[in-house]
Amino acid sequence: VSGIDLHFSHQSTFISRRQNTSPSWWSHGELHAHLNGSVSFSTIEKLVARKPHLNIEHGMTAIRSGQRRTLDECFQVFKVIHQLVDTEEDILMVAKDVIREFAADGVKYLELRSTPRKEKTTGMTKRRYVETVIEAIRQCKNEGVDIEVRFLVAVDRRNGAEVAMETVKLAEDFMLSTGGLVVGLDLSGDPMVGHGRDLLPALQKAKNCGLKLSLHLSEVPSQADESELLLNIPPDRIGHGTFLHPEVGGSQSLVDKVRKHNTPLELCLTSNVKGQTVSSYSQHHFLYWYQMGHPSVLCTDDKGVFCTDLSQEYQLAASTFNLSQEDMWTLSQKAIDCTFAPDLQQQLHQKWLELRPTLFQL
Ligand SMILES: CNc1ncnc2c1ncn2[C@@H]1O[C@H](COP(=O)(O)O)[C@@H](O)[C@H]1O
Ligand SMILES: [Zn+2]
Repeated sequence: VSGIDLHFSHQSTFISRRQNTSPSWWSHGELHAHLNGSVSFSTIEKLVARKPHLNIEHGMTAIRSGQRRTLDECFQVFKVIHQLVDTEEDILMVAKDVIREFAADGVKYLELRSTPRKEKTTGMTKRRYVETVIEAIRQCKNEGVDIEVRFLVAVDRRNGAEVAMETVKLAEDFMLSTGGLVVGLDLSGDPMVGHGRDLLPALQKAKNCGLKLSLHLSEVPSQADESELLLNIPPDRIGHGTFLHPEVGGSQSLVDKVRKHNTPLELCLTSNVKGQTVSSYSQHHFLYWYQMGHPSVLCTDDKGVFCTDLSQEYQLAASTFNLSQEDMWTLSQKAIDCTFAPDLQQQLHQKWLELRPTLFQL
């Protein structure tokens, strides 16, 4: 990450604000979390100790509070983390740590997503990559961590049509062999690179074989044409959708498509503000969709890189948009209907109801 100053020392105004308030345990359902973007400070320390020769410091893997980076710089950060996470042992540790951390934050249902990577130097294959994440999910379950976890295999748009198709095949294999732990396919990666048109056959195939589709759409302003195309599939959920509506350069036709299919949006406040696609919390498109009553789910995106957690995202939404406890409860409850695990929804609704009295006592 030469040329980018990624060393910061500022303490967050938000963190100090948060210390004065009760912890929020509304954060029961996390639907948009990239595995390698979710790696915490303590896990990074363990990885750095395993690979001292890389000379990586924590300041290079996280964007602290009060700091902002361009989206492009955020993608440099992922490259650094990928250097640190390049063996099966690393993936296992990272995935288990991330799952435990979400559980400690009160998350009861987690959908993780990650891009299978092949690493020639360590012999890691894409198949082993996915198997290792699945193993981490199973180990956490066996160890009694109080959280249900499902997995979305991610397609990095940068890698083009052929890799996308291979990834879909891999995801389909795992959907069939993991007893429902692999539930879907994610499309992510640098939105400035590649075009969704080339990935359409792969995404269509994924949809046809029963994988749920969560697509990063209109994360940057220049993607209106691509979004028109991808919304025709249609996806089962949308990541960000920052520039879909007309006020920000999208169009009514895009909004109408999203509305027609009632496609839920995964909204990540801190990620968008720190990545500078949204100018401030109060300007976040959460308000546009929320006021419309459209299904919108608060998510972290990359809790490690953006130094946040799901409780913090709920608190941010509450303080920014003046949401009541009842509003927060409803928001958190509605997230259940947007999950890719219909088999669990009834059980989750029950769990949420059991948790409700403890929430209102805070
Ligand atoms: C900030 N907004 C974002 N927009 C688009 N893609 C993102 C992203 N944040 C993360 N990723 C995607 O997730 C990968 C890291 O996790 P995994 O190695 O897959 O676990 C990144 O390389 C990128 O492809
Ligand atoms: Zn994302």
